[in-house]
Amino acid sequence: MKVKNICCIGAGYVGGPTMAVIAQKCPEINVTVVDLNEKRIAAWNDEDVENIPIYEPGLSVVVEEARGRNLFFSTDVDEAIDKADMIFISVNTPTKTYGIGKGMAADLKYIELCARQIARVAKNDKIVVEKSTLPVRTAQALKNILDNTGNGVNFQILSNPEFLAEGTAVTDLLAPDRVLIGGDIDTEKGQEAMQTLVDVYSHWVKPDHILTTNVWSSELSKLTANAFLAQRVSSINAMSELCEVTGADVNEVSKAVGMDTRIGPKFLQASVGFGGSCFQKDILNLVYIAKSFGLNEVADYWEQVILLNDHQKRRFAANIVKTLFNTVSGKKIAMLGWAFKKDTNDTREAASIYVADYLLNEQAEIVVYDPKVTAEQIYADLDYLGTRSSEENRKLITVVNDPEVACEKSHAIAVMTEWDEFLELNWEKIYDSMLKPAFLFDGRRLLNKKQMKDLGFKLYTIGN
Ligand SMILES: NC(=O)c1ccc[n+]([C@@H]2O[C@H](COP(=O)([O-])OP(=O)(O)OC[C@H]3O[C@@H](n4cnc5c(N)ncnc54)[C@H](O)[C@@H]3O)[C@@H](O)[C@H]2O)c1
Ligand SMILES: O=c1ccn([C@@H]2O[C@H](COP(=O)(O)OP(=O)(O)O[C@H]3O[C@H](CO)[C@@H](O)[C@H](O)[C@H]3O)[C@@H](O)[C@H]2O)c(=O)[nH]1
Repeated sequence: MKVKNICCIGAGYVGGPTMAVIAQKCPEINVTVVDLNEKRIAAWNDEDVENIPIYEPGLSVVVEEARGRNLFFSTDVDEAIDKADMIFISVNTPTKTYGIGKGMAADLKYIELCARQIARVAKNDKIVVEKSTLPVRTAQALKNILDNTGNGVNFQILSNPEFLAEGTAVTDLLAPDRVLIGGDIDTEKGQEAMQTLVDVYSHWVKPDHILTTNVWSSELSKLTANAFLAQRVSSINAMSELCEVTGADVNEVSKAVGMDTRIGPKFLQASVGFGGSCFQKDILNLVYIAKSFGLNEVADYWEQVILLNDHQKRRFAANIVKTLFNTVSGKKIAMLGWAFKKDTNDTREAASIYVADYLLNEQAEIVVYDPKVTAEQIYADLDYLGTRSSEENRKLITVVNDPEVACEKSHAIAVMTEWDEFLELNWEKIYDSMLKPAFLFDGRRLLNKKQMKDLGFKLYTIGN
């Protein structure tokens, strides 16, 4: 079977870019991305393509090429489901904030709502693709809902987890390390559905990069990949603390270790701690699944990755307080960067949120500059923690749109995101404008140590 119409439920960081690339590469397929969030859909449809709701290098060009031709954004979920022969579910699957599994399990309520809506609307056979990251065996729950509440049509469920990283989404989608498709390999209909999705990706991905597995392996591989990646960051961050007390340099250690081809050089950059919407959520989910099967040692092993990451954020903030003569009360701290990594406007679980919260508890006054994150988002991130009232957050944190203004008359600067533009700042001018001693805390190992020290900064670098 050849797909003519694709619907994707969820126009977020995954649904938007993924469908834009599918539409660009498969001009004969109509792709409709739907979302309940009217503001988000309006932004995807904004006449000025630079105003699409997600900042990703190269994305606006892809959207511009396909939008209106075979790529559509809409809030009419029913209509898009009705028309589609293949439906991707790409809605959010956050950590549960209530009830059983609170703080650990994935909240699947949005997934279930999609399944019920598909079941209600579908009047012909559909292939339903799990694009969201889901606990292993979710496909079974989906099938149960679809088959028991549907109109007697046939649903094939595939798992097709997404491995793109934010900031490099377009290049990751255009040249993926692999595309993973899990399905019901034991039945003819299952195999046919898998082949249909393989054919979509084959428009631009080489066959040896498209991997087909059973559904459970596919679902579990996604959680495993994120756990392994995050584990590398926590491993090098653990070493960064040891480096700081022994005189070793964590960059030299990661280079030496990473040159072992069995280990490899990627994802060994020490930092103030990993953030992003996925690592923490997916590992917590893995820990929860392991526990629910009684695999306590497995759960404890992976939980340590999160505990170390929390420790890394906390010790970075605590070190600022300690270095500033044990108090930051009433002191101005400039934070350069708020996003969880460069080249994205996403702030979910960014280390900056937790470091700022810690410093605010110590009565610091914080000024933030980030090239892509809005003030509204920064306040929302802090309000979400619920540590203090939203009025207080607005009083204690100022957001500016000029990094030099952020640093002026500050007691200390903390580099929280590795934006390239921070390398180009006039650091001499910044130094002159600060209170002395001018403390600089580089949470990303971004800045040239010698240059900063020569200018007079009291520099603290993670892992040094
Ligand atoms: N962000 C990433 O880099 C990334 C990468 C790989 C996988 N994932 C996974 O992909 C999934 C989506 O992540 P995201 O970052 O795109 O989330 P997101 O929050 O940016 O987008 C999800 C969208 O789904 C919409 N939505 C929720 N319920 C809906 C419903 N019933 N009908 C219509 N729309 C609905 C929301 O309004 C939201 O706009 C998650 O499971 C995540 O773990 C994310
Ligand atoms: O050596 C490193 C690499 C990353 N990070 C940090 O780790 C976090 C996550 O970075 P990254 O993985 O590049 O971005 P994400 O967009 O979160 O992507 C991850 O999470 C996605 C969602 O599941 C997956 O699809 C991707 O494959 C996976 O890399 C960020 O805060 C980075 O700054 C480090 O501190 N050191």
